[in-house]
Amino acid sequence: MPAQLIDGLALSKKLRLQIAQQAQALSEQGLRPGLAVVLVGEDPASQVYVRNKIKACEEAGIHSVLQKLPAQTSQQELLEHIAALNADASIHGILVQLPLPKHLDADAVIEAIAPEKDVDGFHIASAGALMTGLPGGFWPCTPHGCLQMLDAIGCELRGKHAVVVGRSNIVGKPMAMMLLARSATVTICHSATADLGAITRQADVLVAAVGKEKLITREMVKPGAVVIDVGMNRNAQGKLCGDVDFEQVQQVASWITPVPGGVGPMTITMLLANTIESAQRAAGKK
Ligand SMILES: NC(=O)C1=CN([C@@H]2O[C@H](COP(=O)(O)OP(=O)(O)OC[C@H]3O[C@@H](n4cnc5c(N)ncnc54)[C@H](OP(=O)(O)O)[C@@H]3O)[C@@H](O)[C@H]2O)C=CC1
Ligand SMILES: Nc1nc(=O)c2c([nH]1)NC[C@@H]1CN(c3ccc(C(=O)N[C@@H](CCC(=O)O)C(=O)O)cc3)C=[N+]21
Ligand SMILES: [Mg+2]
Repeated sequence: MPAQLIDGLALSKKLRLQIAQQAQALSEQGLRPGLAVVLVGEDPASQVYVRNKIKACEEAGIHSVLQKLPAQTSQQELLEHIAALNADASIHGILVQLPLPKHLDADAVIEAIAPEKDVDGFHIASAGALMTGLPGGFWPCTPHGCLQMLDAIGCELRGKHAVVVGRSNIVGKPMAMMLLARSATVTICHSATADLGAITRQADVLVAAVGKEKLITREMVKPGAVVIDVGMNRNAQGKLCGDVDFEQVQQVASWITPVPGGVGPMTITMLLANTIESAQRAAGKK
């Protein structure tokens, strides 16, 4: 029996309706939630992603501001823009689209964002809150979206073996922390992992967040596993595809996310949710 699809578009649609209601309730109190998206340079993929984020805000009734800065923007100029957004009471979330041009220090830019507006969840204050389980901060949108999908299918995580392939600060590492917080037994794999397949084959829940087309093949997946594909790659035909060989792996998995239509839309949904959360905190509601 082929795997069932975890439909990130359908789940997003449902969640964004709730988010739109929360945005409206806040707006009626004169506290319209606001997101600022900062895009430096002309990277075509980034332009598409940013446009999708702005469109999602509009549809949810969230105020959005797009700041497009030239590729030659200096570190200091960018930091000045961040400082202005930090001080702007109409803005509850600040997202600096990554990657930044090479001459800019992305880590320093992220740390310059006011932690209470860090709706991407990339600031060390957010990372620390996630790691300790202490309140405050925001959970990074991509792994949080993955967790929401696992919850939506009723996947019990306690005592299960979850394997995360990839250890970036924005996806793999926070994903592992979220699964650990749910009492899964977590293994993190990366480029130096010896015999990746031997480890992924033990996974009840497998999350692939690498950026390599068809890295995860059928032999690497335990029959009945739940497979979450975070990868966003362009194949030789220019088609969007994940890290999982979907055609093969859907024959052994119990559940699988498609690309497109899986983790991507959920990432944007969690960005909207974090922006609402930030506005609610600012309103002193929480
Ligand atoms: N759907 C969405 O919303 C999003 C999708 N993405 C996509 O997810 C993927 C991962 O993104 P991101 O975390 O930023 O990527 P990074 O490039 O920052 O991290 C990739 C990770 O994969 C590991 N890796 C590389 N090669 C292998 C290998 N052969 N076997 C095992 N591990 C390997 C790296 O290991 P090491 O640390 O040792 O180098 C690294 O930890 C990309 O395709 C990206 O486009 C990202 C963000 C959001
Ligand atoms: N500060 C910052 N925050 C991010 O969250 C961030 C970032 N920088 N840089 C780039 C990555 C990537 N990312 C995606 C979000 C949604 C889709 C998405 O909606 N994908 C659609 C398809 C889109 C298409 O067709 O191209 C889907 O999977 O169905 C993809 C990728 C967020 N990122
Ligand atoms: Mg990266």
